[in-house]
Amino acid sequence: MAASDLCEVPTESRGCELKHKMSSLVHTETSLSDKMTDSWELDLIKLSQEAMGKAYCPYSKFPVGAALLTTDGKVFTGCNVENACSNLGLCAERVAVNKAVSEGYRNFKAIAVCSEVVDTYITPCGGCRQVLLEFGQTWIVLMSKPDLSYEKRTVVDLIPMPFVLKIRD
Ligand SMILES: O=c1ccn([C@H]2C[C@H](O)[C@@H](CO)O2)c(=O)[nH]1
Ligand SMILES: [Zn+2]
Repeated sequence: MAASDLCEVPTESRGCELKHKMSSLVHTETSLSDKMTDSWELDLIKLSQEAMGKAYCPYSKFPVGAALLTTDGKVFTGCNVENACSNLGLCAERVAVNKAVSEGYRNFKAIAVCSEVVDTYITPCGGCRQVLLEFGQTWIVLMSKPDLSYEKRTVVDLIPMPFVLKIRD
C-alpha cells in the first residue's frame, strides 16, 4: 500500500483537523498525515512505540503500545493499563479501540502493536482478537518488534472460525 493511500482526508480539511487537535485536550486522536515519513505502516508502528512509553505496567513490567488507524485517517493510540486487582487491567489494543469508539469512530483500517521484546513479534491476546473482530474481519493487524520489523495479518487470520452473534428477529 502506498503512503499516499493515507491521504484520505481532503487537503482542505487537514488544517482544520490539526487545529482541532492542538486546541483540544479532550480529543485524543492525532492525524497521521502530519507525521508521515516513508510508509504508513512504519509510521503507525512508531506511533504505537510512542504510546508504549505511557504504559502503566508495574505488575508485569511488560509495556505494550498500540496505534489504531481509522478509515478516515485518524489515529488513536493506547497502552496497557494494569491494576492491583489484576483482572481489571486493560491491554493496549483495547484502550485504543475504546478511545476510538467512544469518540465516534468504528471503521478501522489497521492497528499496530508493539512491545520491547526483540526476538518475537508481539501478538494480541485472545480477548483482544475478539474485540478487534467486533469491528470487522478483514482489517489489518501489524505485529512488530522494536526494530520496526513486523508481521502483517488480517483480524480474521488471527481468529479463525470466529464467534459472531446472530441476533434473531
Ligand atoms: O498484545 C498484548 C499482550 C499483552 N498486553 C499486556 C497485558 C498486560 O498488561 C501485560 C502482560 O500480559 O501486557 C497487551 O497490552 N497487549
Ligand atoms: Zn489483549
